[in-house]
Amino acid sequence: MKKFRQILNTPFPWIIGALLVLMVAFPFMTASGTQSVDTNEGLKLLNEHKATQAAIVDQDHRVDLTLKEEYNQDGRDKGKKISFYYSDFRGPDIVKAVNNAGLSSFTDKPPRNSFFSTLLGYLLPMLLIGLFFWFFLIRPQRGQNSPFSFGKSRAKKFTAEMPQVKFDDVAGADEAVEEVAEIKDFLQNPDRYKHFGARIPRGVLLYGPPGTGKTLLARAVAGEAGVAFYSISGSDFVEMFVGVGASRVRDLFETAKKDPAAIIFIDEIDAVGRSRGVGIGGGNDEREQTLNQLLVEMDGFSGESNVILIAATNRPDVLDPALLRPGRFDRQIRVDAPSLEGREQILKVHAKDKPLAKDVDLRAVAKKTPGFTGADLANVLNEAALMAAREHRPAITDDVLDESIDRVMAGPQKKSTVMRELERKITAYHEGGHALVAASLNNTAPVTKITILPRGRALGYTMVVPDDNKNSMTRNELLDQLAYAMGGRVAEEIVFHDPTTGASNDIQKATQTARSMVTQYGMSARLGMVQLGGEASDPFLHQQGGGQRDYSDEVAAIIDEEVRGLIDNAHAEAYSILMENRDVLDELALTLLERETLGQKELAEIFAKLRKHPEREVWLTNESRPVSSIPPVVTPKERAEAAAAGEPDPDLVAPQDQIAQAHLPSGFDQSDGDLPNPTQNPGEQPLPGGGETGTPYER
Ligand SMILES: Nc1ncnc2c1ncn2[C@@H]1O[C@H](COP(=O)(O)OP(=O)(O)OP(=O)(O)O)[C@@H](O)[C@H]1O
Ligand SMILES: [Zn+2]
Repeated sequence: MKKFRQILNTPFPWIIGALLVLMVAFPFMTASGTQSVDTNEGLKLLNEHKATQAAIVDQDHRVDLTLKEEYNQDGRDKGKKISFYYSDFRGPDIVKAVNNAGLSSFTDKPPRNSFFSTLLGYLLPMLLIGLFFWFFLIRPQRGQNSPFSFGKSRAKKFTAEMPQVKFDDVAGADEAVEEVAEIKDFLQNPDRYKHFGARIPRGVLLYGPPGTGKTLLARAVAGEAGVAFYSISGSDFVEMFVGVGASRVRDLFETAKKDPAAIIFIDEIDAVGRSRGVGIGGGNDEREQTLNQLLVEMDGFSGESNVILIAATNRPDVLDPALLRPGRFDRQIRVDAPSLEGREQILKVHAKDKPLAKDVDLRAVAKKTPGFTGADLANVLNEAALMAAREHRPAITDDVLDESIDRVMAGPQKKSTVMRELERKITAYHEGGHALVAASLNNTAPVTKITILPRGRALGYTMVVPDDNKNSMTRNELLDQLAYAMGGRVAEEIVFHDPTTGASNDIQKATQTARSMVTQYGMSARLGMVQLGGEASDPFLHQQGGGQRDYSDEVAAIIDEEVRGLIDNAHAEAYSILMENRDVLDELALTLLERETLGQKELAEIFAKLRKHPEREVWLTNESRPVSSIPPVVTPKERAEAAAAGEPDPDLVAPQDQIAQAHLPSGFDQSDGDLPNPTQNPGEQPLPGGGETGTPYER
């Protein structure tokens, strides 16, 4: 069967071509070798008895004549066989003329080739249409390679690469490296694993945010193991024509299996691996077929082939469960944005061949870049190298690095944007408002940087860098975030009495945070600990608050009210902080206008006079249930730390007596109560909002 296909494969385009030529030429070939003349001319020849034979081809309305002599018309020799056509109404005339000619042989039967040519005339177009469908739709669907190479066109790209990347090149992802190191081992020593009867994993799924080095990791496995590396993106499989993706999958695996050992890397596997039967408009046949083919190939890995599939995605949640079953992508490795340590190591890797000034401290750079991925950090160093080269500096210095961090974060500086003095002033107050509110609140990391230099789309920004090892957030921290998001706009209102459009980004982030608090984190007393709106499974359906709506109109109205309530309270908090600290705000704005960028140290000086905002009231999901008044246990580590700091033993400190008040009505603007709140662990979900994740509140 396979041979047969292969034979069919190559000559088919030629056959189609030949058939096409035939069809075009067909009308001219019907009476082969005959020349046609005018009807009147033909009748004249008949009447003058110049023909020896005549045949009426009735269905073609044609008369074929054989003449006694060569027929010469206008000096052009037309030969002995000629034909002429007649229109319907002249039919009787023609029959009469032929009869009267008294010819030796007279026939009104179709000539010899007529049956054949008629058949051809009807069949040819149908045949062509049939072939067309076969080639474009049916054949690829059955998974063969189309002669037009739709399935194969990228096959040329399936060339193995032998990456030179090593595990050392992947920094700050030690856990992930450890896990993939195992794969390298059984690619190199498959026999040892087979000896123990171990089932070698077929697929490894790397998941995590973009730019965290998933591709790099996969290449490093191939590089370390010294095996062939095939790389393709999931979106390459999804094509217009149904079945092309599936055939491409088959091709890829066939190619890879020819190697003694190979790694197939599929980036963005979610493009094909999305759950079947979901998505807009039901399903997507092409994608599902591709996915099915992928599953078939994975199941079909024989014990002999040493092909391992590594796939990467940012959205493991949308993958079809069938992909994650044992024997398929049963290894799942998380590749996260790097920690402080990790960032330092990544910076070191990328600084290796770049001349750094002696006083550059990469750890300090790592501290300034929370939330940056490996790709961002590589970019920072590259920008710095470009800038140093452009400015003919001997080495990359700290200020160059600072500039390139800002550049990667918010885009290049816009030296050309000339701001009017009033606009600069408004920006200074706006950013000052953010920073001041953040500094006055109790659950927010210190403001590390504030600038009014326009950059990218932002006119300025305020940077709050959180503690690095922070994986969850408390309600109070989220409320702080909301309040200082409002700080910019509130400052504009208080000082200029006329707000600008500059707060749109703040409003967007704050609304998202507030909505998540209400619908995802169970932080609304009215709605309780209920997830509303589910998690989005399809980015196209993903509007604010997540996927499909699974609640009533009444609940929707309450959500809106609660979100609005949170924002209004945040606005009120920012308002009272700024009104109370107007003198500090003015000083901050003035300094900012003068120096344009302020760091943590300069800010601390200005904020020395700041009046802190009181702590918020204790809040509980259900106020009728009083909390326990017993504080959490003191850990040995805490005890040791207290002792080292010369503080009294934590156990001896009187338990907070505010606990008894914990079930008082909630409210944000009331003070008192410094209890740690019952922390809702937002779990795996990415935390919303800007400041705390390192993205600046910009104007
Ligand atoms: N852990 C790391 N160590 C060193 N360099 C890194 C690291 N992570 C990322 N990089 C740098 O970032 C570049 C891009 O990373 P890579 O393409 O591997 O990310 P990715 O996670 O596959 O992203 P995507 O999900 O967008 O495909 C790498 O080529 C490398 O220069
Ligand atoms: Zn702002």
